[in-house]
Parts: sequence; structure tokens; C-alpha cells
Amino acid sequence: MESAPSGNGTTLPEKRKFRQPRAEQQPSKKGRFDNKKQQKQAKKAKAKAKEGGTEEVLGIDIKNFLASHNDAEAVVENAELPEEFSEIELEVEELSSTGDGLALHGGRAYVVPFSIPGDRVKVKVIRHQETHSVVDFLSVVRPSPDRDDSLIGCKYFGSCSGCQLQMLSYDKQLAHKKRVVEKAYEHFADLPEGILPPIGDTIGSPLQYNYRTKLTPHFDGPRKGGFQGDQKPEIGFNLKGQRRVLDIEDCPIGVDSVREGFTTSRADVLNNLGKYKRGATLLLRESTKRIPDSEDLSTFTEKKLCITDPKATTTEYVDNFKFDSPAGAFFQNNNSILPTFTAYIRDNLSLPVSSQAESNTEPPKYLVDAYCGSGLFTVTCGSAVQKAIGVDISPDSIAYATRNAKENGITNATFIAGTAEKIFGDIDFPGSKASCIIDPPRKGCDELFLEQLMVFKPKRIVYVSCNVHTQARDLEYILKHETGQKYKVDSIRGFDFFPQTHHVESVAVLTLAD
Ligand SMILES: C[S@@+](CC[C@H](N)C(=O)[O-])C[C@H]1O[C@@H](n2cnc3c(N)ncnc32)[C@H](O)[C@@H]1O
Repeated sequence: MESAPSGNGTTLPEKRKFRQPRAEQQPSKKGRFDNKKQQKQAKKAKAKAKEGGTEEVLGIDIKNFLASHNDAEAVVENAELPEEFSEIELEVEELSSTGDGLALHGGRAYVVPFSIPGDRVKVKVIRHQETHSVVDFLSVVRPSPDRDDSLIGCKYFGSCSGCQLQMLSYDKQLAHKKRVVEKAYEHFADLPEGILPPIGDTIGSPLQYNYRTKLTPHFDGPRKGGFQGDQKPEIGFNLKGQRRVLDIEDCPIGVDSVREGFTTSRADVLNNLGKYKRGATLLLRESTKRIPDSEDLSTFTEKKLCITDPKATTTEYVDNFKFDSPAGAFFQNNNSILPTFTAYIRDNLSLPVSSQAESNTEPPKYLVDAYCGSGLFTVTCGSAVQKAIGVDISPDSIAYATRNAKENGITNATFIAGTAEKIFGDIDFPGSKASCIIDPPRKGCDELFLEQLMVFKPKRIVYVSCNVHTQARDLEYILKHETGQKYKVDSIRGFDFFPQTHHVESVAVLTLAD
């Protein structure tokens, strides 16, 4: 039997047959599951979805997309599934939170990369899964009124897995991300209606290309015994939907220093292939040096370098705050939005003077910086507080947080290395006069931390997250907790740290009622 390439670079029998999706696996017209097996499956899917990863988020969008097409069930019964690797046309109706278009065909959902609602596209069918079908994007047959291909700023857009939204105007990208935040709270936080405020508009990034201060392209190793003869690895990012690397010479969302570093590092790898028995990930991280123009130090010239050693120290400025951190450790990747972002966090850490005068606020007396990294928030928000305390699991980051606080004149801060909940053992001030900033990794907070947070009861919580889905899950936990029920959610809004991609940073602000 002949074989043909699949979407992930392996080979599959060309005429492999797929069974029809079973009708009982689809939600009923009411969007509910009718028997025990369905309920069990739905429960399992929900539990998985709570992890907040790409698969789970897409899965929920697909489920809701199908549920919104009540008539689709009738079609499913008789629909023929298009053969794998056949080419078909699809009408894209929705943009999922993962940045993929969703189309309906024969009662099934098709996930269509690089497409937006209103596009008619030609695609190649790759595989039919239990819940949806996966296709490769081939071309636009009839563009959506929202598509503007003249905006596409990268020749790899349409193949590279890094960006999804380059064909959309920036205003539309921001509006889409607002919807992503709304949907996250609709689907990942099971809360009574009216408990959350309307989601605010997404705050845009001053730079929409040329903004990423860190890139990590990679390459695969040779099959065995090193690269032979003319053999060269592809160096870049993964092809969309595949585990294969797409060879990329430049990434226009990177800052100039990092793009130049990419060119140099690529050449370095290709000129020294004999050194590599395995694949590797390259680190490209910007570091800034300020050189004073005159003796009064008020004006300066900035020199930008690209650091490639993960253990080397990089320097970054946010307004006039200076941050050193290990090049391989976490630091926010879009410097252009950080002055606006940190000012927003600082403003929102302020405490209401009394519940009667909500607009009248004062800085908190105490600040808790949970998941503090190298001290971004303590340094930019800590000058007015009596005491600040930060915690991070990485001892390296804690060492740099201590150094950054000192270098920026913050003398009232201490930092602890350990898991986030450890911080509560070291706090010697009352929650009623404290604001707590929480900025966990994508998986969100551990239950132990949230439980301890509820015992501490900070007057204000500012929860920053690069994964709004786990943030929504954690807010549900807080707001359903016996103590947490006393919190009011003041605001939730996205910040666009990652233009051209589907990612959104979300900030939720909560205040404990008197
Ligand atoms: C999204 S980063 C935020 C860092 C910092 N707030 C900033 O903006 O630069 C998340 C941080 O959480 C830390 N981390 C991960 N798991 C943790 C845990 N269980 N307890 C404490 N810190 C943790 C990581 O080392 C990382 O520095």
C-alpha cells in the first residue's frame, strides 16, 4: 500500500478509513450529555480542560462551537468523512483561543490554522480525531473582510508555529484577545452570574513587531554519529502542527539585537556542525548597557547586546529601574510594554482608604510578591511600602531579586527561595494592610498556596497570569472559598505582551470587603 506524508512528518497508509463519530459522543441539542458514559467522558474532558493547556482550551472551544450548531447533529449521521490528504474547501466561522480558525463540515469541527472568521480556504485533510478534524492550510479562496494580508510581516507566516494573527489589524487582535479573556472566565470559572465585572479592553503593546527580547530557536540532532557530508540541520521553530523544525533565518517579532544574534548563532552552528552529536536550543537574549552622555548622568546612550550563555548576566531597564538577571532565567519578554504594565500594577496595589470612598486610595503598607522572579514588581512598586517580601522557587532568581532591590534603592525588601506557600511562614504583618501580587507560571497556583493566602487575607490581590485559563480556575477557587467569598473582583483585563500570537497576559484585581 502506498503511503503519504502526514501533518506530523510520519507516514500513514493512504487509504486508512476512519469511523464516523458516534452520535452519542456529541452533546445533545441542549449542550448536555444524556447518558452516564457521556457524563463520565464530559467529566474527564472537563478535568483535563482544567489544566489549561492548548489541547484543553481548543477542546472546549470545539465543544462550544459544535453546541452552537444545533442542527449539525442531523448532518453528522449521514456525512461522509473526506479522505485523508484530500483537498477540500471550508468556510471558517470562529477564531479559537489558540488562534486557529474553526469550520463546520458534515457536522464536524475542522481546525484550520492561519485562518479567520469569514475566510473561505482550501485545506488538506490530515486526520480525523474523535472530537474534530485536523487540516493543513493551503490557500485563501475568498478572504474574510477582516483579512489584510498586506499586514503580514514575516515570510514564514503560514508555516511557522510561532505566530497566528499577522493577517489581522492590531485593533482586531486586541479585540480578539479581550474575547479570549471573556471565554476563559465563561468556561474555566464556574461562578454565579454577575460576580465578575465586564472584562476590560486589552492594553496594547507599543511595539507590534521587533518586541521580543528573547528567542530560543532550536535544531534536531543527526540520526546517528554526527552530521555527515553536506547534511545540515533545520534551525528555527516548529512547523505548525508538526514536530519538525522549520528552517528560519530571521524572526521579525524579535528585537534587533536578538535578530542579529540569531544570524550569528545560526552561522556558528552551521560552521561547527562537527561539535554537535545531538540537537540543541539556542538562547538569544537582549542585554542593555546605558552609557551616560555627560557627567550628570541624566542623558545616556543605550547599547544593546545579544547574550547566548544562559549563565551570563543580562541587564534590562524598565523606566529608570535597572534589572539584572541570569540570561537563562525568566524575565518578561516584551520590554516595550513594561513601563505601562508596571504602572498599572502599582496603581492597582493601592488600598481603598475606606469602603465609602472607593476612588480614594493610598499605597499599601506591606507588599507580598509571590512568584517574584528577579524582583520586577517589588522593585517597581515597593518604594512606598514599609515592608515587602518576595518568594520564588528559583534560588538564582532570589539572589538577583535581592541584588536588584538593593541597586534600585529598595531597602525594606526581603526575599525567600522556596515554593510560594513558604512565604506565609515569614510574614509578620497583618493582611488587612497588605497587597499581594501573584504571578505564577502557566499552570497557575498550587492549592496549598491559595489555601494559605485565604488564611492571610490580604486586603488587595493583584493576580497576573500568562495563562488566563488557569487564572480563571484559581479565581473560582478563591471566590468559592469561605474567606474568599468576601473578595470583590474589581477588574479583569488583558495586556498584549505577545502581538501577532494568540497569547495574552491577564491581570485580575480583587479587594477584600471590610
Ligand atoms: C511568570 S514568572 C513571574 C516572575 C516575576 N513576577 C516577573 O514578572 O518577572 C513565574 C515565576 O514563578 C516561579 N515559580 C514557579 N513555580 C513556583 C512555585 N511553586 N513557588 C514559587 N515560585 C515558583 C518561577 O521561577 C518564575 O520566576
